[in-house]
Amino acid sequence: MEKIKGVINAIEEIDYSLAKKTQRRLDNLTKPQGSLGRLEELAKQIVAITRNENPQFKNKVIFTMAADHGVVEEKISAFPQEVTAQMVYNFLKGGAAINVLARHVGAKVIVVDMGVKERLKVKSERLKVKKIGLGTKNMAKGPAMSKEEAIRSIGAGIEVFEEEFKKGIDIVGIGDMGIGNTTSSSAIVASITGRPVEEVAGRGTGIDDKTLSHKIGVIKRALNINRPVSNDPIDVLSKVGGFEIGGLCGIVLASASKSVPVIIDGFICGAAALMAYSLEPKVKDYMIASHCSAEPGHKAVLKYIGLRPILDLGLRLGEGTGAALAMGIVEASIKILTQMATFKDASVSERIRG
Ligand SMILES: Cc1cc2ncn([C@H]3O[C@H](COP(=O)(O)O)[C@@H](O)[C@H]3O)c2cc1C
Ligand SMILES: O=C(O)c1cccnc1
Repeated sequence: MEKIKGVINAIEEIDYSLAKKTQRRLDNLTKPQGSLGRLEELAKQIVAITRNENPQFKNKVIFTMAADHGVVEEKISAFPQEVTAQMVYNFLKGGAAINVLARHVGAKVIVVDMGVKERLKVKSERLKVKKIGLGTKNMAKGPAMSKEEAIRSIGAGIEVFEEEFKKGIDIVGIGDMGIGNTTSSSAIVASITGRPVEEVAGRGTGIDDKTLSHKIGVIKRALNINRPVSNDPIDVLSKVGGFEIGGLCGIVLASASKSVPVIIDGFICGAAALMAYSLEPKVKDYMIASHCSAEPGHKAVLKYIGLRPILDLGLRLGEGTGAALAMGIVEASIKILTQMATFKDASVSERIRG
Protein backbone atom coordinates (compact mmCIF):
# COMPACT_ATOMS: atom_id res chain seq x y z
CA MET A 1 0.00 0.00 0.00
CA GLU A 2 2.98 2.31 0.65
CA LYS A 3 3.91 2.22 -3.04
CA ILE A 4 0.39 3.18 -4.10
CA LYS A 5 0.25 5.98 -1.53
CA GLY A 6 3.64 7.30 -2.68
CA VAL A 7 2.47 7.47 -6.28
CA ILE A 8 -0.81 9.15 -5.33
CA ASN A 9 1.06 11.75 -3.27
CA ALA A 10 3.26 12.54 -6.28
CA ILE A 11 0.25 13.46 -8.46
CA GLU A 12 0.07 17.24 -8.87
CA GLU A 13 -2.59 19.39 -10.45
CA ILE A 14 -2.00 19.99 -14.14
CA ASP A 15 -0.77 23.50 -15.08
CA TYR A 16 -3.97 25.40 -15.95
CA SER A 17 -2.04 28.66 -16.54
CA LEU A 18 -0.08 26.97 -19.34
CA ALA A 19 -3.38 25.88 -20.89
CA LYS A 20 -4.50 29.51 -21.04
CA LYS A 21 -1.18 30.60 -22.53
CA THR A 22 -1.48 27.84 -25.15
CA GLN A 23 -4.95 29.08 -26.15
CA ARG A 24 -3.45 32.50 -26.93
CA ARG A 25 -0.79 30.79 -29.03
CA LEU A 26 -3.42 28.72 -30.88
CA ASP A 27 -5.37 31.92 -31.57
CA ASN A 28 -2.37 33.36 -33.44
CA LEU A 29 -2.17 30.43 -35.87
CA THR A 30 -3.51 30.79 -39.43
CA LYS A 31 -7.11 29.71 -38.83
CA PRO A 32 -10.23 31.35 -37.41
CA GLN A 33 -10.13 31.20 -33.61
CA GLY A 34 -11.37 27.91 -32.21
CA SER A 35 -11.85 26.40 -35.67
CA LEU A 36 -9.89 23.26 -34.84
CA GLY A 37 -12.38 22.50 -32.09
CA ARG A 38 -11.47 19.52 -29.95
CA LEU A 39 -7.93 19.41 -31.37
CA GLU A 40 -7.30 22.75 -29.67
CA GLU A 41 -8.63 21.39 -26.37
CA LEU A 42 -6.39 18.35 -26.64
CA ALA A 43 -3.28 20.39 -27.45
CA LYS A 44 -3.92 22.57 -24.38
CA GLN A 45 -4.47 19.54 -22.19
CA ILE A 46 -1.21 17.93 -23.34
CA VAL A 47 0.76 21.12 -22.64
CA ALA A 48 -0.88 21.49 -19.22
CA ILE A 49 -0.15 17.84 -18.33
CA THR A 50 3.44 17.72 -19.56
CA ARG A 51 4.32 21.34 -18.65
CA ASN A 52 6.08 21.37 -22.01
CA GLU A 53 5.00 24.08 -24.45
CA ASN A 54 6.42 22.18 -27.43
CA PRO A 55 5.49 18.58 -26.72
CA GLN A 56 6.51 15.78 -29.06
CA PHE A 57 5.50 12.14 -28.93
CA LYS A 58 8.73 10.29 -29.60
CA ASN A 59 7.80 7.31 -27.44
CA LYS A 60 4.19 6.16 -27.66
CA VAL A 61 3.41 3.12 -25.55
CA ILE A 62 0.28 0.99 -25.26
CA PHE A 63 0.07 -1.32 -22.27
CA THR A 64 -2.25 -4.25 -22.93
CA MET A 65 -2.81 -6.14 -19.70
CA ALA A 66 -4.19 -9.68 -19.63
CA ALA A 67 -5.67 -11.87 -16.93
CA ASP A 68 -8.27 -14.58 -16.43
CA HIS A 69 -11.51 -14.46 -14.48
CA GLY A 70 -12.93 -17.24 -12.32
CA VAL A 71 -16.44 -15.99 -13.03
CA VAL A 72 -16.26 -17.62 -16.50
CA GLU A 73 -17.43 -20.77 -14.64
CA GLU A 74 -20.86 -19.11 -14.71
CA LYS A 75 -20.89 -19.11 -18.55
CA ILE A 76 -21.17 -15.36 -18.98
CA SER A 77 -19.02 -15.01 -22.12
CA ALA A 78 -19.51 -16.12 -25.71
CA PHE A 79 -15.92 -17.39 -25.82
CA PRO A 80 -13.95 -19.96 -23.79
CA GLN A 81 -11.37 -18.95 -21.20
CA GLU A 82 -8.38 -20.27 -23.15
CA VAL A 83 -8.84 -17.38 -25.63
CA THR A 84 -7.12 -15.07 -23.13
CA ALA A 85 -3.79 -16.93 -23.39
CA GLN A 86 -4.26 -17.55 -27.14
CA MET A 87 -4.72 -13.83 -27.71
CA VAL A 88 -1.57 -13.05 -25.68
CA TYR A 89 0.37 -15.24 -28.13
CA ASN A 90 -1.37 -13.42 -30.98
CA PHE A 91 -0.34 -10.03 -29.49
CA LEU A 92 3.27 -11.21 -29.28
CA LYS A 93 3.23 -12.35 -32.91
CA GLY A 94 1.78 -9.00 -34.00
CA GLY A 95 -1.46 -10.31 -35.53
CA ALA A 96 -4.15 -8.82 -33.26
CA ALA A 97 -6.20 -5.68 -33.92
CA ILE A 98 -4.17 -3.77 -31.33
CA ASN A 99 -0.93 -4.63 -33.14
CA VAL A 100 -2.31 -3.35 -36.44
CA LEU A 101 -3.64 -0.10 -34.96
CA ALA A 102 -0.55 0.50 -32.81
CA ARG A 103 1.64 0.12 -35.90
CA HIS A 104 -0.71 2.50 -37.72
CA VAL A 105 0.08 5.24 -35.19
CA GLY A 106 3.71 4.26 -34.50
CA ALA A 107 3.12 3.04 -30.94
CA LYS A 108 4.85 0.17 -29.15
CA VAL A 109 2.67 -2.50 -27.52
CA ILE A 110 3.80 -3.87 -24.17
CA VAL A 111 1.81 -6.96 -23.19
CA VAL A 112 1.54 -7.70 -19.48
CA ASP A 113 0.55 -11.05 -18.03
CA MET A 114 -1.19 -9.93 -14.85
CA GLY A 115 -2.73 -13.33 -14.14
CA VAL A 116 -3.45 -15.46 -17.19
CA LYS A 117 -4.52 -18.94 -16.06
CA GLU A 118 -1.94 -20.69 -18.20
CA ARG A 119 1.81 -20.37 -17.59
CA LEU A 120 2.84 -18.81 -20.89
CA LYS A 121 5.49 -20.69 -22.83
CA VAL A 122 7.15 -17.76 -24.51
CA LYS A 123 9.75 -15.14 -23.76
CA SER A 124 9.70 -11.76 -25.42
CA GLU A 125 10.97 -8.31 -24.61
CA ARG A 126 7.41 -7.17 -25.37
CA LEU A 127 5.97 -9.41 -22.64
CA LYS A 128 6.15 -8.59 -18.96
CA VAL A 129 5.11 -11.30 -16.54
CA LYS A 130 3.64 -9.94 -13.32
CA LYS A 131 1.30 -12.82 -12.53
CA ILE A 132 -0.62 -12.08 -9.34
CA GLY A 133 -2.32 -15.47 -9.58
CA LEU A 134 -3.55 -18.01 -12.12
CA GLY A 135 -6.80 -16.15 -12.74
CA THR A 136 -9.18 -14.78 -10.11
CA LYS A 137 -11.69 -16.84 -8.14
CA ASN A 138 -15.36 -16.92 -9.11
CA MET A 139 -16.80 -13.66 -7.70
CA ALA A 140 -20.29 -15.14 -7.77
CA LYS A 141 -19.20 -17.46 -4.94
CA GLY A 142 -16.92 -15.19 -2.90
CA PRO A 143 -14.20 -12.54 -3.29
CA ALA A 144 -12.34 -12.62 -6.63
CA MET A 145 -9.01 -12.09 -4.86
CA SER A 146 -7.56 -11.16 -1.49
CA LYS A 147 -6.99 -7.53 -0.42
CA GLU A 148 -3.27 -8.23 -0.58
CA GLU A 149 -3.58 -9.41 -4.22
CA ALA A 150 -5.63 -6.32 -5.09
CA ILE A 151 -2.91 -4.08 -3.68
CA ARG A 152 -0.20 -6.12 -5.43
CA SER A 153 -1.98 -5.88 -8.79
CA ILE A 154 -2.12 -2.06 -8.63
CA GLY A 155 1.52 -2.07 -7.49
CA ALA A 156 2.50 -4.27 -10.45
CA GLY A 157 0.89 -1.78 -12.84
CA ILE A 158 2.95 0.99 -11.25
CA GLU A 159 6.11 -1.11 -11.61
CA VAL A 160 5.43 -1.87 -15.29
CA PHE A 161 4.97 1.82 -16.01
CA GLU A 162 8.09 2.81 -14.10
CA GLU A 163 10.24 0.19 -15.85
CA GLU A 164 9.18 1.49 -19.27
CA PHE A 165 9.32 5.13 -18.20
CA LYS A 166 13.09 4.74 -17.72
CA LYS A 167 13.34 3.95 -21.45
CA GLY A 168 11.18 6.98 -22.32
CA ILE A 169 7.41 7.44 -22.53
CA ASP A 170 5.70 10.57 -23.86
CA ILE A 171 2.15 9.23 -24.02
CA VAL A 172 0.44 6.09 -22.78
CA GLY A 173 -2.57 4.14 -24.01
CA ILE A 174 -4.14 1.35 -21.96
CA GLY A 175 -5.89 -1.83 -23.11
CA ASP A 176 -7.22 -5.10 -21.69
CA MET A 177 -7.55 -8.77 -22.53
CA GLY A 178 -9.40 -11.26 -20.35
CA ILE A 179 -12.37 -13.45 -21.17
CA GLY A 180 -15.12 -12.60 -18.66
CA ASN A 181 -13.80 -9.15 -17.86
CA THR A 182 -16.92 -7.24 -18.96
CA THR A 183 -18.75 -9.10 -16.16
CA SER A 184 -16.17 -8.03 -13.61
CA SER A 185 -16.09 -4.46 -14.98
CA SER A 186 -19.88 -4.21 -14.82
CA ALA A 187 -19.77 -5.18 -11.14
CA ILE A 188 -17.07 -2.55 -10.46
CA VAL A 189 -19.01 0.14 -12.31
CA ALA A 190 -22.34 -0.70 -10.63
CA SER A 191 -20.64 -0.69 -7.28
CA ILE A 192 -18.74 2.63 -7.62
CA THR A 193 -21.34 4.62 -9.57
CA GLY A 194 -24.40 3.14 -7.82
CA ARG A 195 -26.08 2.50 -11.20
CA PRO A 196 -28.37 -0.52 -11.56
CA VAL A 197 -26.71 -3.66 -12.92
CA GLU A 198 -29.20 -3.80 -15.82
CA GLU A 199 -27.90 -0.44 -17.02
CA VAL A 200 -24.17 -1.26 -16.92
CA ALA A 201 -24.07 -4.88 -18.08
CA GLY A 202 -23.79 -5.57 -21.80
CA ARG A 203 -23.13 -8.22 -24.40
CA GLY A 204 -19.31 -8.27 -24.16
CA THR A 205 -18.03 -10.65 -26.84
CA GLY A 206 -21.57 -10.97 -28.23
CA ILE A 207 -23.85 -12.98 -25.93
CA ASP A 208 -27.54 -13.49 -26.75
CA ASP A 209 -30.53 -12.13 -24.79
CA LYS A 210 -30.82 -15.21 -22.58
CA THR A 211 -27.14 -15.16 -21.62
CA LEU A 212 -27.33 -11.40 -20.98
CA SER A 213 -30.13 -11.82 -18.42
CA HIS A 214 -28.17 -14.68 -16.84
CA LYS A 215 -25.05 -12.44 -16.75
CA ILE A 216 -27.05 -9.71 -14.99
CA GLY A 217 -28.16 -12.28 -12.38
CA VAL A 218 -24.55 -13.42 -11.85
CA ILE A 219 -23.36 -9.82 -11.33
CA LYS A 220 -26.17 -9.18 -8.84
CA ARG A 221 -25.27 -12.37 -6.99
CA ALA A 222 -21.60 -11.33 -6.84
CA LEU A 223 -22.55 -7.91 -5.44
CA ASN A 224 -24.93 -9.47 -2.88
CA ILE A 225 -22.48 -12.07 -1.66
CA ASN A 226 -19.47 -9.77 -1.49
CA ARG A 227 -21.03 -6.39 -0.59
CA PRO A 228 -18.16 -4.28 -1.96
CA VAL A 229 -17.73 -0.92 -0.19
CA SER A 230 -18.47 1.56 -2.95
CA ASN A 231 -16.08 4.29 -1.79
CA ASP A 232 -13.20 1.88 -1.19
CA PRO A 233 -11.80 0.97 -4.64
CA ILE A 234 -9.37 -1.61 -3.23
CA ASP A 235 -12.24 -3.39 -1.51
CA VAL A 236 -14.24 -3.27 -4.78
CA LEU A 237 -11.25 -4.60 -6.76
CA SER A 238 -10.63 -7.46 -4.35
CA LYS A 239 -14.27 -8.55 -4.27
CA VAL A 240 -15.39 -8.22 -7.90
CA GLY A 241 -12.33 -7.09 -9.88
CA GLY A 242 -9.61 -8.64 -11.98
CA PHE A 243 -5.82 -8.65 -11.91
CA GLU A 244 -5.54 -6.79 -15.25
CA ILE A 245 -8.03 -4.17 -14.01
CA GLY A 246 -5.90 -3.55 -10.91
CA GLY A 247 -2.78 -3.33 -13.09
CA LEU A 248 -4.45 -0.83 -15.43
CA CYS A 249 -5.47 1.29 -12.44
CA GLY A 250 -1.79 1.29 -11.40
CA ILE A 251 -0.73 2.47 -14.88
CA VAL A 252 -3.20 5.39 -14.73
CA LEU A 253 -1.93 6.49 -11.31
CA ALA A 254 1.73 6.10 -12.28
CA SER A 255 1.29 8.01 -15.57
CA ALA A 256 -0.29 10.94 -13.73
CA SER A 257 2.47 10.91 -11.13
CA LYS A 258 5.06 11.35 -13.90
CA SER A 259 3.04 13.97 -15.83
CA VAL A 260 2.40 11.62 -18.74
CA PRO A 261 -0.99 11.81 -20.54
CA VAL A 262 -2.91 8.54 -20.47
CA ILE A 263 -5.45 7.52 -23.10
CA ILE A 264 -8.20 5.30 -21.77
CA ASP A 265 -9.65 2.61 -24.02
CA GLY A 266 -13.19 1.23 -23.61
CA PHE A 267 -15.33 -0.23 -20.86
CA ILE A 268 -12.78 -2.36 -18.99
CA CYS A 269 -10.14 0.37 -19.01
CA GLY A 270 -12.93 2.76 -18.01
CA ALA A 271 -13.59 0.61 -14.92
CA ALA A 272 -9.87 0.76 -14.09
CA ALA A 273 -9.88 4.54 -14.64
CA LEU A 274 -12.90 4.82 -12.35
CA MET A 275 -10.95 3.08 -9.59
CA ALA A 276 -7.96 5.38 -10.11
CA TYR A 277 -10.31 8.39 -10.01
CA SER A 278 -11.88 7.14 -6.78
CA LEU A 279 -8.42 6.79 -5.25
CA GLU A 280 -7.33 10.27 -6.42
CA PRO A 281 -9.68 12.61 -8.33
CA LYS A 282 -6.73 14.68 -9.64
CA VAL A 283 -5.98 11.89 -12.16
CA LYS A 284 -9.01 12.98 -14.19
CA ASP A 285 -7.12 15.82 -15.89
CA TYR A 286 -4.37 13.42 -17.02
CA MET A 287 -6.91 11.14 -18.71
CA ILE A 288 -8.14 11.30 -22.29
CA ALA A 289 -11.17 9.16 -23.12
CA SER A 290 -10.45 7.67 -26.54
CA HIS A 291 -13.90 6.50 -27.56
CA CYS A 292 -17.37 5.58 -26.44
CA SER A 293 -17.68 1.81 -26.37
CA ALA A 294 -20.78 -0.01 -27.54
CA GLU A 295 -20.81 -1.62 -24.09
CA PRO A 296 -23.65 0.32 -22.39
CA GLY A 297 -21.94 0.73 -19.00
CA HIS A 298 -19.16 2.78 -20.56
CA LYS A 299 -21.41 5.85 -20.70
CA ALA A 300 -21.95 5.62 -16.93
CA VAL A 301 -18.17 5.57 -16.43
CA LEU A 302 -17.56 8.58 -18.67
CA LYS A 303 -20.37 10.54 -17.03
CA TYR A 304 -19.24 9.72 -13.50
CA ILE A 305 -15.65 10.86 -14.11
CA GLY A 306 -16.73 13.71 -16.41
CA LEU A 307 -14.84 12.64 -19.54
CA ARG A 308 -15.86 13.35 -23.14
CA PRO A 309 -14.79 10.63 -25.57
CA ILE A 310 -13.01 11.62 -28.79
CA LEU A 311 -14.40 8.90 -31.07
CA ASP A 312 -17.69 7.07 -31.40
CA LEU A 313 -17.06 4.19 -33.76
CA GLY A 314 -19.18 1.46 -32.21
CA LEU A 315 -16.02 -0.34 -31.08
CA ARG A 316 -16.43 -3.17 -28.56
CA LEU A 317 -13.15 -4.99 -28.65
CA GLY A 318 -10.83 -3.63 -25.98
CA GLU A 319 -7.08 -4.51 -26.22
CA GLY A 320 -6.36 -0.75 -26.43
CA THR A 321 -7.74 -0.42 -29.97
CA GLY A 322 -9.68 2.79 -29.29
CA ALA A 323 -6.73 4.21 -27.37
CA ALA A 324 -4.41 3.58 -30.33
CA LEU A 325 -6.76 5.30 -32.78
CA ALA A 326 -7.20 8.30 -30.49
CA MET A 327 -3.44 8.53 -30.01
CA GLY A 328 -3.13 9.50 -33.66
CA ILE A 329 -5.63 12.31 -33.13
CA VAL A 330 -3.96 13.52 -29.94
CA GLU A 331 -0.63 13.56 -31.75
CA ALA A 332 -2.22 15.53 -34.60
CA SER A 333 -3.31 18.13 -32.04
CA ILE A 334 0.22 18.80 -30.83
CA LYS A 335 1.51 18.91 -34.42
CA ILE A 336 -1.05 21.63 -35.12
CA LEU A 337 0.23 23.57 -32.13
CA THR A 338 3.91 23.20 -32.91
CA GLN A 339 4.01 23.17 -36.72
CA MET A 340 1.37 25.63 -37.98
CA ALA A 341 2.42 29.12 -39.09
CA THR A 342 1.18 32.21 -37.28
CA PHE A 343 -0.69 35.00 -39.10
CA LYS A 344 2.44 37.12 -38.82
CA ASP A 345 4.88 34.46 -40.11
CA ALA A 346 2.68 33.62 -43.09
CA SER A 347 1.60 37.23 -43.79
CA VAL A 348 -2.07 36.30 -43.59
CA SER A 349 -4.49 39.09 -42.70
CA GLU A 350 -6.19 38.79 -39.32
CA ARG A 351 -9.90 39.05 -38.53
CA ILE A 352 -11.56 42.40 -39.23
CA ARG A 353 -12.17 44.11 -35.90
CA GLY A 354 -15.10 46.26 -34.80
C1 LIG B 1 -10.90 -13.35 -30.08
C2 LIG B 1 -11.11 -12.26 -29.06
C3 LIG B 1 -10.25 -11.18 -29.00
C4 LIG B 1 -10.47 -10.18 -28.06
N1 LIG B 1 -9.78 -9.06 -27.79
C5 LIG B 1 -10.38 -8.43 -26.82
N2 LIG B 1 -11.46 -9.08 -26.41
C6 LIG B 1 -12.36 -8.57 -25.39
O1 LIG B 1 -13.40 -9.47 -25.05
C7 LIG B 1 -13.31 -9.95 -23.74
C8 LIG B 1 -14.44 -9.45 -22.87
O2 LIG B 1 -15.68 -9.93 -23.23
P1 LIG B 1 -16.47 -10.99 -22.33
O3 LIG B 1 -16.63 -10.39 -20.97
O4 LIG B 1 -17.77 -11.20 -23.04
O5 LIG B 1 -15.63 -12.26 -22.28
C9 LIG B 1 -12.01 -9.43 -23.20
O6 LIG B 1 -11.03 -10.37 -23.37
C10 LIG B 1 -11.78 -8.21 -24.03
O7 LIG B 1 -10.47 -7.78 -24.02
C11 LIG B 1 -11.55 -10.20 -27.16
C12 LIG B 1 -12.42 -11.29 -27.21
C13 LIG B 1 -12.21 -12.33 -28.15
C14 LIG B 1 -13.15 -13.49 -28.19
O1 LIG C 1 -15.30 -1.55 -24.41
C1 LIG C 1 -14.52 -2.49 -24.26
O2 LIG C 1 -13.38 -2.28 -23.82
C2 LIG C 1 -14.94 -3.89 -24.57
C3 LIG C 1 -16.24 -4.19 -24.91
C4 LIG C 1 -16.58 -5.51 -25.18
C5 LIG C 1 -15.63 -6.49 -25.08
N1 LIG C 1 -14.39 -6.20 -24.74
C6 LIG C 1 -14.03 -4.92 -24.48
